[in-house]
Amino acid sequence: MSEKSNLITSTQAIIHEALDKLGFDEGMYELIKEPMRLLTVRIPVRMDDGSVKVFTGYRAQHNDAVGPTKGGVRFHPDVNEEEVVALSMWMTLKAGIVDLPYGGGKGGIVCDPREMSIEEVERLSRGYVRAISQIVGPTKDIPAPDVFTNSQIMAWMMDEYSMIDEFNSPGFITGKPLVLGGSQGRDRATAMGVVLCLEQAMEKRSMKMEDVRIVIQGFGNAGSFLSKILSDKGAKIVGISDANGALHDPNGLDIDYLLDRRDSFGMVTNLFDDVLSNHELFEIDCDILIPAAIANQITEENANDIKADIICEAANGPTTKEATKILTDNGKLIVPDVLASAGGVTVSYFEWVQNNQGYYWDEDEVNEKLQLKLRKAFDEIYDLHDKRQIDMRLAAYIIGIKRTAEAARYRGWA
Ligand SMILES: NC(=O)C1=CN([C@@H]2O[C@H](COP(=O)(O)OP(=O)(O)OC[C@H]3O[C@@H](n4cnc5c(N)ncnc54)[C@H](O)[C@@H]3O)[C@@H](O)[C@H]2O)C=CC1
Ligand SMILES: O=C(O)CCC(=O)C(=O)O
Repeated sequence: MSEKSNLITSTQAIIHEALDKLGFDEGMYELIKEPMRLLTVRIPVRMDDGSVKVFTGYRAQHNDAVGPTKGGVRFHPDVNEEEVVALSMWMTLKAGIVDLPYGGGKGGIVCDPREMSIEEVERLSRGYVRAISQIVGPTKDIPAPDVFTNSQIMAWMMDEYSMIDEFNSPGFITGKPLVLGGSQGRDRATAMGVVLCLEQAMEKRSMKMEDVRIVIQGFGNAGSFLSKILSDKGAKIVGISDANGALHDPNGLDIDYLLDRRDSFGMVTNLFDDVLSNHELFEIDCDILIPAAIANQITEENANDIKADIICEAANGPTTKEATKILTDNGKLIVPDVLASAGGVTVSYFEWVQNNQGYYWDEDEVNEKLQLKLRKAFDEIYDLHDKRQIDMRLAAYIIGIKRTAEAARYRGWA
């Protein structure tokens, strides 16, 4: 079995267990174990040198029993069908956990935008929207940013969809620039959600922000805002990384200095000589570890090397099922991805609501609503984990899948 398809089988196993504990039968599992719709597209793009390159893209719609599907679009060389499918399932769980009227969706294109010009990325973004336009839309499936996509790409995609739809459709996509109907606070929402969950987890472990040493993998949207917010709150960020490698300073890194120098792909380590590997990053002595990059980073090979007491997952799928067991057995508190990283989709939902009503909120209102949702979700999941003596991930899956299963049962689908 490949490492990638492992993402699906592990997710299915936990969903199965969660449905079982909720009292649903095999028929419900049969319905939920795979996406209801999966589209593969081939996107021809005219490159700057005049040649045409054909890119492969995907859009998976896991389940729309509760409402339209929702989830980001990833531009990365490692994108593949299995990963997009797993990511769409996790989006269903996130929406259930923070109580949003959505099912899960996710998309991706196999490409490396770091090696493309801005014009090529724009043509690719527009081509992707044309290719998936029949199955997406403000009441069907609403995309958003993810790895190596940003508000500019959302703007091009919104513009392309609006041309196809023949009217301005801000509610087609979220994570847009503010002038095009983006929401205040969406840029930092994923990081804010992680911080809200982390603060609650730290309370459970009697930790204080000014005493903790934190390691963060990834210095992109999630990782950079996280480093800034947490260092401003008094934590010492002793390690960060990007796709090239990692930086370590036991006395705390100068986050403002690094933020000034990072590029739009979250790369900064290439400016330094003394660089560790991403593997070594996980061995750094610290109190809190925040994976905020890609999947399958904490495995049975390195789980025992982790010193941190709390692992708060900003990335999607950073820890394998086997590693979750090792960490839990070692007494670590894992705040699972489907909870910790749900701040982004929560503010995306707020953006969509604002687009639908044509009335916009200030940042305090957005943050207040985000805080209410995340704090409630953390408490519910932690209490279930505590009461039933199950790990935090299973507790999160039980709460996350319940809504979709109930909606599917009412609809008579299972
Ligand atoms: N942007 C969002 O709103 C949300 C993002 N997430 C998740 O957070 C994680 C990070 O996403 P973003 O910060 O948005 O992406 P980004 O593209 O802004 O940053 C990605 C970071 O990961 C690093 N990276 C890329 N490939 C890597 C590799 N092979 N090894 C180590 N580092 C690598 C990049 O250098 C960069 O620092 C992803 O797992 C994403 O799915 C989750 C919820 C919402
Ligand atoms: O903002 C959104 O709608 C989706 C964010 C996303 O893709 C994720 O949470 O993984």
